[in-house]
Amino acid sequence: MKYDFDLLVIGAGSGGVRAARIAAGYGKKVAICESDKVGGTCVIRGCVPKKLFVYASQYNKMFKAAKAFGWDIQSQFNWSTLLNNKNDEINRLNGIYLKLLSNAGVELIKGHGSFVNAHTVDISGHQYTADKILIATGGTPTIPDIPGREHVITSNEALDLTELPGSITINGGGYIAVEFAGIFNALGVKVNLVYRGPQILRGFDDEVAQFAQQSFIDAGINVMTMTEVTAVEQDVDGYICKSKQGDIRSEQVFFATGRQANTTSLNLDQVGIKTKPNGQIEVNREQQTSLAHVYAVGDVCNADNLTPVAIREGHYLVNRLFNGGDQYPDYDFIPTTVFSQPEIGTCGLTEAEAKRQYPNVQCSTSTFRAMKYAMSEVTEKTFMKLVVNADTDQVLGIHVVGADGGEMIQGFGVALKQGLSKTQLNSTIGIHPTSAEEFVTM
Ligand SMILES: Cc1cc2nc3c(=O)[nH]c(=O)nc-3n(C[C@H](O)[C@H](O)[C@H](O)COP(=O)(O)OP(=O)(O)OC[C@H]3O[C@@H](n4cnc5c(N)ncnc54)[C@H](O)[C@@H]3O)c2cc1C
Ligand SMILES: NC(=O)c1ccc[n+]([C@@H]2O[C@H](COP(=O)([O-])OP(=O)(O)OC[C@H]3O[C@@H](n4cnc5c(N)ncnc54)[C@H](O)[C@@H]3O)[C@@H](O)[C@H]2O)c1
Repeated sequence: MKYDFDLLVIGAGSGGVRAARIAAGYGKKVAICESDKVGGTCVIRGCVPKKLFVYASQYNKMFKAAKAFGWDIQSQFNWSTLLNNKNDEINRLNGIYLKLLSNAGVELIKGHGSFVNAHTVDISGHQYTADKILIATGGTPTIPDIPGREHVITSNEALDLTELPGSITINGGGYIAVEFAGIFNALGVKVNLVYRGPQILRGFDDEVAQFAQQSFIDAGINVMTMTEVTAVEQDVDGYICKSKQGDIRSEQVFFATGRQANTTSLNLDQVGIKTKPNGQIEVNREQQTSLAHVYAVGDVCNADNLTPVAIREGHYLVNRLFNGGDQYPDYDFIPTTVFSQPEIGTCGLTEAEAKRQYPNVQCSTSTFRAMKYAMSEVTEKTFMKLVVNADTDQVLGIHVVGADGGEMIQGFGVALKQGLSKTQLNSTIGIHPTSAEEFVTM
């Protein structure tokens, strides 16, 4: 049977774009469909604009620290300037993505894709057939079904607010909640960070989460744990989040309560593609769905909703399909950074996870004030933690909360992945004066 394409990719985000252009590079006839801007969550409404906002907001602390170094800076922040420059940068990156696709010979079909039958996808009223189909449709923010949910913004809107609010209530305690709490707080917005459990950053090392939470409080964020928002009401000058603990008033309400896979409008039932109870697509090690010639990569199917993971899955998949590749993504020791303020870099096991898996676990910690801030009015501290298997000497986990923690953890991640031992770590000569050198002397 002759199909229109060898590979049709649905969704031009991190995973989809990488898979499409690499497959086209192998001489395959490839199309990609996208209902929004090419680039996906990461480039258009995720990692990139978020990190630009993080950079923007960090200047506040740098200006404070600068005084001790002899600088007298009169600073004024302009939200519109940031927003316009951010949009220009996103448009520039969108242009690069478009060029990457066209240079590789990938046909971009604009529109929303959904299955008609096993080999046919409808894209905005036109039908296209393909030998193999890759679903890379990512995810969307979810808002709990509570009264007043229509008043709530998510990360999508938070990146495009026309005005910086005077106050904001952020509901959630994961990556997005703490990253945006840090951004708004540092930009002078009064931030309530509301979390339903006892401790934000669930799933992170307990000491790391506690240290980070205290650092956020010290930085001025009003962290409210054990607080569940049950409704949101409009008020004269903003909104009221209702909770058993009382009313929380602010000009904006932002929910960062998780994301769900974009699978509902793909017509998957029609073709018999199985999804998990959370809506994600079930895939095997080959990234194959329950239909053998249909594959899925990225947030739509995986547990590690990170850009480099989506890219790796897409790249290795097409290598295996079209270029005789035999590599599979390895999900152990994925380093990750939460771009909160201070930021959290982490790789490997938490102390609790390690203790569940190994009988003898030894942890070392260190808390100090980074030299960068030592002379200044910035009181932020750095916390570092090593989790070691005491029987084998293997470093199982490495965690940092503090300035430049995210940059630090990438290199240590490489070492952990190679089975780094505590002895090897300590035999390495530190780089002085840095914060990172603490890891080789702990
Ligand atoms: C605010 C925020 C900050 C983040 N920060 C980071 C970070 O710092 N570091 C990090 O590693 N990860 C970060 N992430 C996660 C990262 O963005 C995702 O893991 C990554 O984008 C997943 O890539 P993907 O290819 O699976 O999907 P996506 O990038 O989401 O791409 C899916 C694409 O498919 C399109 N689409 C969906 N349905 C259809 C359809 N039916 N037809 C046509 N097109 C469709 C969508 O419009 C989208 O463009 C962040 C996420 C958010 C929300
Ligand atoms: N720096 C990064 O690498 C980065 C940044 C942002 C997002 N991401 C990725 O995107 C994913 C999604 O981020 P996220 O912050 O939306 O999700 P998350 O899963 O990290 O956090 C969701 C938070 O919402 C809370 N929550 C869930 N349902 C709730 C409800 N009904 N009421 C109140 N609270 C509720 C959870 O307890 C949790 O604290 C992350 O898991 C991560 O993989 C990565």
